[in-house]
Amino acid sequence: MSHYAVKEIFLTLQGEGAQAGRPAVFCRFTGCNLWSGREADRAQAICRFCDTDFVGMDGLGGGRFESASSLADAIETAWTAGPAHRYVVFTGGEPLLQLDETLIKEIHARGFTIAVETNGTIAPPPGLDWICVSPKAGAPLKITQGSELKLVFPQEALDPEEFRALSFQHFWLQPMDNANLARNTTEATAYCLAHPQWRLSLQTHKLIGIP
Ligand SMILES: C[S@@+](CC[C@H](N)C(=O)[O-])C[C@H]1O[C@@H](n2cnc3c(N)ncnc32)[C@H](O)[C@@H]1O
Ligand SMILES: Nc1nc2[nH]cc(C(=O)O)c2c(=O)[nH]1
Ligand code: SF4
Ligand SMILES: [Mg+2]
Repeated sequence: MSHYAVKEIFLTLQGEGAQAGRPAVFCRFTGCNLWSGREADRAQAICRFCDTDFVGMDGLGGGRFESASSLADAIETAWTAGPAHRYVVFTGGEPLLQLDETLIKEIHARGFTIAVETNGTIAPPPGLDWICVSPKAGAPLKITQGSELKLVFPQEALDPEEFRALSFQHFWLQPMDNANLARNTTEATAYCLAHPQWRLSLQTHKLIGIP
């Protein structure tokens, strides 16, 4: 990349999936290939339920980074503890629009384990340590193996059984956070009980009020 456009960089606990509770620096890139991020476009977007503001570079620690080493330095600075257990989660927006092997090497050189949250429509660069794929109805899935598959549930016209034979270590249903969150949680719970390959992923950071 000639540069990286970052919405925000912050230290928190991973809230979702198999790494929930783990301290992590989150690096949120701007931009997504499934929605412009503008509310006026949401109803026509491929992905319509997004809970995230990924437009612009105006968030905490955000900005335009002119090199992989400068972005890696900012991520290292956000990690306030020592050299052990360093963990970064690249998200967005869609991080695989920007995350490349040069940046991965710079981050590894600083002792981080690297995770990514992706919609699975773009092939990943080599070197990632943890890949969480969250498929979206109507978006062709390119990544069919990885660490965890985390399906936001329910999605109209998307049956979890479509994904059950893919090569992931963990299969999660994450209740869609919208006006129907309580009902979506009840439905996801019932689905897991009837199809025990699937486990329930709650957005625990929202439950405890951290970013
Ligand atoms: C904001 S997305 C960014 C990463 C990537 N674009 C993706 O979709 O995986 C981060 C995670 O939040 C999930 N997510 C987004 N909106 C949600 C919602 N309304 N309720 C529950 N999970 C949501 C996504 O499916 C994804 O697993
Ligand atoms: N705490 C926390 N955990 C998360 N896991 C995935 C997130 C995301 O937006 O990608 C997220 C997030 O925004 N905050
Ligand atoms: S693919 Fe991810 S970032 Fe893009 S709109 Fe959907 S949930 Fe949001
Ligand atoms: Mg989030």
